[in-house]
Amino acid sequence: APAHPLWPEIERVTLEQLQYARLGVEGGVWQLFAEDGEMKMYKREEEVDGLAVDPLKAVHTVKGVTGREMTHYFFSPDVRFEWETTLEQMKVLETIADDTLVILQIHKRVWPASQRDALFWSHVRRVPNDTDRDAQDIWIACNHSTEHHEAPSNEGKMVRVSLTVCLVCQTSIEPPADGGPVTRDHLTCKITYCSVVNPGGWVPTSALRAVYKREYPKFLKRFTQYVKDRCDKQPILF
Ligand SMILES: O=S(=O)(CCO)c1ccc(-c2ccc(C3CCCC3)c([C@@H]3C[C@@H]3c3ccccn3)c2)cc1
Repeated sequence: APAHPLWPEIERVTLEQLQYARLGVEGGVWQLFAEDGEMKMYKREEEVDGLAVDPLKAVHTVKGVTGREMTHYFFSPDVRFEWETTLEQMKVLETIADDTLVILQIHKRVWPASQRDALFWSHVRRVPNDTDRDAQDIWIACNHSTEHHEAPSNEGKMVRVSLTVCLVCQTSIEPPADGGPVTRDHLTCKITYCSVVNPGGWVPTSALRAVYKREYPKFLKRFTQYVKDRCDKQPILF
C-alpha cells in the first residue's frame, strides 16, 4: 500500500463506511423523508453541540450503469461541476494516488447559513464480493474530512464543515435469455449513499433540516441521471 501518512485512516474509514452502508436501513432508527421512484432517502435526527448533524442514508436502483462507472463519476474532480450544483470552487490540493485525492471545496452560500468550505480526502476502490461469487464486485467512493497544510485555515472567514460521505454500488447483470451479448439493458446498479455533515458552525436547526430535505434528493437524482447520460451508448466499464 502506498506509504502516505493518511493511508491507514483512508483504509480504515473506507472499510468502516462500506460496512455501515451494507447495514442498509434496518433497525427502525431510520426515518424515510423523501422518495422518488426507486430512490428512498432516510435520515436520523441527531444534534452535536446544539447543531443538527443528521446522518443521511439513501438507497437507489439505477438501470444501465455499473458500480465502477457510478463511483468513477462521483470521484472524478474533472466532472464535479457538471452535477454538483452547490459548488462554487474546487481545488485538488494533493494527488496521493490515481484513486486517492485531497480536495478543498467551497460551497455556495445556502441561506440562512453562511458560506462553507469542505476539506477532505477522496478515495475510490473496488471491493471483491466475498459472499456471492456470481455477483459483481462492489465499488465504494468515500470522502472524509481531513487537515492539509495547503488549505487556508480561514481565520474568521469561511466556516469549515466536517463530513464523511460514501457511495457504495453493487452491479447485477441479468444476462439475455438468448445468450446474446450483455448490453446496458441487462445492468442494474444498487446504490447506497451515506452522509454525515457537521455544519461546523451555528445554523438554525429547522432551517438546516429544510436545506437537507431540499438539497439531498435533488443532488442524488441529478448525479445519478448525469451518470446515466454520460454512459449511454458508451462501452460498459465493469
Ligand atoms: O457527497 S459529497 O462529498 C459530493 C461532493 O461535493 C458532499 C455532499 C454534501 C456536502 C455539503 C456541504 C455543506 C452543506 C451545508 C451545511 C451547512 C450549509 C451548507 C451541505 C448541506 C446538506 C446540504 C446539501 C446537501 C447536498 C448537496 C448540497 N448541499 C452538504 C458536501 C459534500
